[in-house]
Amino acid sequence: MSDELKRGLEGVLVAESDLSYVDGEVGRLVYRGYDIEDLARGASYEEVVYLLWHGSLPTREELDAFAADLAAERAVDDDVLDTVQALADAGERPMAALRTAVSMLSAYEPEGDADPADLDATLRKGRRITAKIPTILAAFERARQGEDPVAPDPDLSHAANFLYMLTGTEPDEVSAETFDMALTLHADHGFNASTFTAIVIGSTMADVYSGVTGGIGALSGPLHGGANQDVMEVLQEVDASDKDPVQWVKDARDEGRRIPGFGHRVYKVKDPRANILEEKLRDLSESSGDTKWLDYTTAIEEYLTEQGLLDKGIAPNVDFYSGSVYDSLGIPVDMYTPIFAMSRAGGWIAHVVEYQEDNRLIRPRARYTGPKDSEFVPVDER
Ligand SMILES: CC(=O)SCCNC(=O)CCNC(=O)[C@H](O)C(C)(C)COP(=O)(O)OP(=O)(O)OC[C@H]1O[C@@H](n2cnc3c(N)ncnc32)[C@H](O)[C@@H]1OP(=O)(O)O
Ligand SMILES: O=C([O-])CC(=O)C(=O)O
Repeated sequence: MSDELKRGLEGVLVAESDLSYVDGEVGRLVYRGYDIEDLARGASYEEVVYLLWHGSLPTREELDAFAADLAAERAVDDDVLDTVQALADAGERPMAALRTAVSMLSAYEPEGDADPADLDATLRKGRRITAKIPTILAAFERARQGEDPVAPDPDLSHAANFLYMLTGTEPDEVSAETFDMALTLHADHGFNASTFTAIVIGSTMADVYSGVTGGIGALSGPLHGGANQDVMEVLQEVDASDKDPVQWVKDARDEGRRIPGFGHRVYKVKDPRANILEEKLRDLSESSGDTKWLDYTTAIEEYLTEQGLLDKGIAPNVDFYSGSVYDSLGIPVDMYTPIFAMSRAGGWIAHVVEYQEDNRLIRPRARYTGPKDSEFVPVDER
């Protein structure tokens, strides 16, 4: 038994996985052998989830059947929608509302009694969860606006249907494709904190609802998925101030603030997903003529590069550019992290099932640093 302490489990190998490969030195991301650039440009979210869950890219027939099965599970029980409304009325934050609603979904799971070791049943539950998250999120956002939920449209893709349920209007092709690409980019990323959370929960053979609920909780934090919201709040803060973006960043760094959307435990160069999203933002900004967020993000990145942050391995991560893309789709800022969860659910489920195929309870240890021989004194004598 080694006594070497690895804070934050940095660099510790805890499992083998065929799902995604992150090369932090060169900035490369691969899902089951396929480069993220190829998948982002060529594959739909449904195709990518099929790849993650079933091990190979689907044929056209397999994809159509898979997408139809997923679409058929989108409806959410009225009780869950009532809870979503109650959470919106109480002013709950979207990630917390999603965490609560996903946990509640298990009460309406037709295979709720399935043996957790039945991994086919787990994948079917995972399909229901993945299909229903967009419905919950769109209903929550509409409830906050005083609007009734929009029923899912099974003829629309996972991405297009979410935008449709959010706004009540079918999205144009560019918006649907852009959103689909964002979902593909966020679907999986090795043993990141939220995936590891889901796996730890899965390793107890708890059911997959618990794993996904835990994953949502872990993703919500500002050091992880929550950073995409923080990035947009920074851009808005810059916009509302009388400073230019570079001055704002200088002041923020003088105050010892971290710049959200920069830095990564694994990537020591720019995240390949950030490159793809930046390119998408450039296209969208050029076609709309509104380049404000692009100008701000580019100025911040250039300034931090000049300051040598990239040389220290602190580069833009996926969260740096995603918010500006979502803003162009008219998505509210506090829905950015829930959208990340909507996509990452596919990855969490894939990892839980893969891990459970050869399960071993995850139970590390801590070096005990407290006292060992304290004398107990009854409460009234203390
Ligand atoms: C989808 C995702 O989860 S991607 C990550 C999203 N999170 C963010 O964007 C939040 C901002 N970034 C961060 O807080 C960090 O970079 C993390 C948490 C993502 C990774 O951090 P770690 O691997 O634990 O690195 P750590 O916190 O030790 O930082 C290493 C050094 O880089 C610096 N650093 C890291 N990130 C940043 C940042 N965003 N801005 C300024 N400095 C930073 C730290 O201050 C530290 O410097 P020091 O050694 O001089 O003290
Ligand atoms: O891998 C990580 O630590 C964080 C990340 O980029 C992700 O989960 O997409």
